[in-house]
Amino acid sequence: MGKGYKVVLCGAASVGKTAILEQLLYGKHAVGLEEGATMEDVYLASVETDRGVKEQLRLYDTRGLQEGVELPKHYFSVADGFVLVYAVTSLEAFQRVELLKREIDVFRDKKEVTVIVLGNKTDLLEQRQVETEAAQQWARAEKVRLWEVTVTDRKTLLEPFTFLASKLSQSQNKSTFPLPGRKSKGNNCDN
Ligand SMILES: Nc1nc2c(ncn2[C@@H]2O[C@H](COP(=O)(O)OP(=O)(O)OP(=O)(O)O)[C@@H](O)[C@H]2O)c(=O)[nH]1
Repeated sequence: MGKGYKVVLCGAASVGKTAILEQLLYGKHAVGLEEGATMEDVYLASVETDRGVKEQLRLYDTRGLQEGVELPKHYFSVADGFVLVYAVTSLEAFQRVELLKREIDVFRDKKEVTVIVLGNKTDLLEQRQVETEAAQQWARAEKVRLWEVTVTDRKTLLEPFTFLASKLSQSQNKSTFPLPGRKSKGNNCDN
């Protein structure tokens, strides 16, 4: 049984956070239409892990972050995971993701959180400002997984969310207690 992991989607305004969720969950987002700015919406999703188990995710779609606007601090204490979203068409949006990652490291307060990064709008080839390799290099240094995606191709969204659900269920099931029958300290002869 899933436990309802809390996942916060955040990033700059108009990078496609709502579109990603609508396409992922309902397969129905038509790109390019004027949408109202999000304040906060919560989506409930049942996402299959790589072991075929379904996990419940509570996906918090947050307000787009503009110059001088920060992610409200309460998200850092409630979240089990984060999806940091930028559009490959905006260097500024990528820089916002770098900043958010630094904030997560500071404010997660030793809690284990899973972070994934999505570079959206890869269909807008002519408008690309963030190079794939530079973004991947940053992600490797930060030890987070990064996928380039486009809402126009729903398939690109599936792997990141499967990974996220799998990672969340693994990290939360990790026991900090010694397994029964094992000696807890100074014994390297367990296996
Ligand atoms: N071409 C293209 N357009 C996209 C893509 N994803 C989203 N869009 C469009 O970009 C615009 C903004 O998308 P939203 O989903 O509203 O972005 P958001 O990040 O939720 O915006 P805020 O609520 O303001 O933070 C909409 O017109 C979407 O249709 C994509 O992959 N490709």
